[in-house]
Amino acid sequence: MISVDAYRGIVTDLLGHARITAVPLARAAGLVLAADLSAEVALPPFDNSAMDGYAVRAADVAETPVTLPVADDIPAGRVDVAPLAPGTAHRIMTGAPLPPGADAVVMVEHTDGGTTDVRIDRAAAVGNHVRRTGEDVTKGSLALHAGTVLGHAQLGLAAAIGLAELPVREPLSVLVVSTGTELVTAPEPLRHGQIYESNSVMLAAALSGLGCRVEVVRSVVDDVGEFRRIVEPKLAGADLLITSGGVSAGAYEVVKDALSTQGVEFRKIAMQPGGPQGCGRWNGVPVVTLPGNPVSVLVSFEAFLRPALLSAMGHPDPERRRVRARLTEELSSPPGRRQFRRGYYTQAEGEVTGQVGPRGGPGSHLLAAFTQANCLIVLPEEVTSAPRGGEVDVLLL
Ligand SMILES: Nc1nc2c(c(=O)[nH]1)N[C@H]1C(S)=C(S)[C@@H](COP(=O)(O)OP(=O)(O)OC[C@H]3O[C@@H](n4cnc5c(N)ncnc54)[C@H](O)[C@@H]3O)O[C@H]1N2
Ligand code: MOO
Repeated sequence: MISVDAYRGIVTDLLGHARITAVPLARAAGLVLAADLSAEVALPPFDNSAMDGYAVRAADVAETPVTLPVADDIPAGRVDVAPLAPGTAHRIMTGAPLPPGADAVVMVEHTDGGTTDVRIDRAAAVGNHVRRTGEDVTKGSLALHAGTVLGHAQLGLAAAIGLAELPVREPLSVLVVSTGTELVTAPEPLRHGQIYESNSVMLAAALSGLGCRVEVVRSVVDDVGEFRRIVEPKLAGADLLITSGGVSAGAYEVVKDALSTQGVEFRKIAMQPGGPQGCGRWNGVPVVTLPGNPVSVLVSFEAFLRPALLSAMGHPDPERRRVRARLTEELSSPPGRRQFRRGYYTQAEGEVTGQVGPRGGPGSHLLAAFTQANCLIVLPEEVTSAPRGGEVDVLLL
């Protein structure tokens, strides 16, 4: 048996780093920037008005009211702005370039709004309603650094500094395959002995949520020839194959039988659920084989797949937030295994340490209980009993 942490390291190394590629801004949301970006233009790129009003010299409006001739009209977008002569005003709109010589803007509400002459009713200090060049970003400075997750604000900034595409870590393409002769998919009717397939649906949703591209094979029967015939041709376009089922100790372990001769190593991890696991390469493509129980799939995803995938796609912090919480009831755990129990965490206002209670028992078939959980309770390898009121680690989902 190897530890969860050691296995997580093995899976992380197996996935390596996703390729770097350039994508248009419209396809970059949620991806991770792969290089530092410096600003080729300053923001704002030129001194401009923050208000609709009049560009003036502050000295000309020190005594009010004062009437000045309106020598020019500057809408936003004008590129041929003439200098402001002393003793005159230019009508100016928000975002329009400040004419050379002007050092302040008086908002239209503080004037009579004239177009040939304007009466200014309030004095304006130097810099009044002026947005200076480079106030937000200076030209040549670092605008976004490598490892930044590209959310809407980051993409907006990239657009504002004139970029059309960005270097990103490519989303991984993952092939998900569920195995088991007992599996059927709706609307097929269930016969006694059959179950509806759910693992591939969960994995596909979880992987899409991380930004992966996903292809799914909903069910492959427990036949090695059939498994190879269906799955092997699909490997070519995949960065990772994830299977579920067929890895434990039974007589019909299709994944283990098909892949243990192909470079995939099967072993037990010191965790519950999710003990039986396999990983390696098949035709050069990374493979992670999960046990079939639905909760084992989800816990495996949290324990090592999610962090490994996020690291591969360049995320700076692939960890779930971990907090301490007081148990609302006693829990037991097998010796020598890290147990992940489904839990519900709450923290009352003003409370330093929150509370957590289990949802469902330890059984890896209890999928409904998972849907009521918002965290995983982590009971370390050396713990066999955690008392009510005792503190435990909790991973917030
Ligand atoms: N003699 C032993 N038996 C088992 C051991 C063991 O160590 N010795 N380990 C147990 C543990 S722990 C687990 S977990 C399972 C893992 O077994 P497999 O990976 O071979 O999974 P299956 O037997 O194919 O399936 C287990 C369970 O999950 C259901 N299943 C499978 N795929 C799906 C799916 N896509 N959607 C919904 N449900 C699925 C399947 O019907 C089984 O009930 O082995 C234990 N046995
Ligand atoms: O490891 Mo199994 O996943 O405990 O049920």
